[in-house]
Amino acid sequence: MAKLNLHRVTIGQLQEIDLTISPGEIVCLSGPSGCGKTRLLRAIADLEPHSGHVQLGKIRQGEVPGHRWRAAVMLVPAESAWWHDTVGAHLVGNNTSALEQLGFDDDVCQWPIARLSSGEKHRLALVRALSRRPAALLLDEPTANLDRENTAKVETWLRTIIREQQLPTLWVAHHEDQIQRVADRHFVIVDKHIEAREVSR
Ligand SMILES: Nc1ncnc2c1ncn2[C@@H]1O[C@H](COP(=O)(O)OP(=O)(O)OP(=O)(O)O)[C@@H](O)[C@H]1O
Repeated sequence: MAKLNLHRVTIGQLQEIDLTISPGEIVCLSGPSGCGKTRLLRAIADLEPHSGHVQLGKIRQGEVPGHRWRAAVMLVPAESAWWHDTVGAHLVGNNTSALEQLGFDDDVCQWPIARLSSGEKHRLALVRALSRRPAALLLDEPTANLDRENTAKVETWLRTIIREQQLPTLWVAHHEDQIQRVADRHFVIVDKHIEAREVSR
């Protein structure tokens, strides 16, 4: 169980972002299109050059190889990439419960990637990410392509796992109603900075 800590992170138009996310805490981030939400997640995942420090517990980004950092600080991007032929080849361990909770039968593991709808890809990308047992989560609009019923399933499933596994989570979201359902804290990007907003819990 570790905190995710951002200290003076500067990327693109965003300047000196400070933020600490506790184990098991969901921090939602919103702001207008193009304001830099995705780039901030990518900086935290060490996928884009930036200045400032990011730390997970006692480990600083840059002290470990990028692939090890990203295995711990797991980014689930808005558009997922798939490199094996079948769903099952992307998953680690037994995912029966996760698949069931997100509305899939076990036979989804045999499905070819080519048949997946965008909403199925979205949900399965989340299962894949969590199957790798990360220590922190960066979610870029995880329910963007989903209908209301599947959005509710994903929100419930994610919140349970984030609490159980005590994952510090930064969740980019556009919809205020979702933010009020899932966020422990909410920040909006305003100009070059983040500003705290109230949440109902
Ligand atoms: N590698 C890059 N170099 C320079 N500018 C970039 C780079 N990647 C993205 N941008 C620009 O940075 C800005 C922020 O992009 P970003 O994808 O972070 O926006 P966003 O807030 O996630 O938007 P949306 O809500 O539409 O997904 C955009 O104007 C984008 O064109």
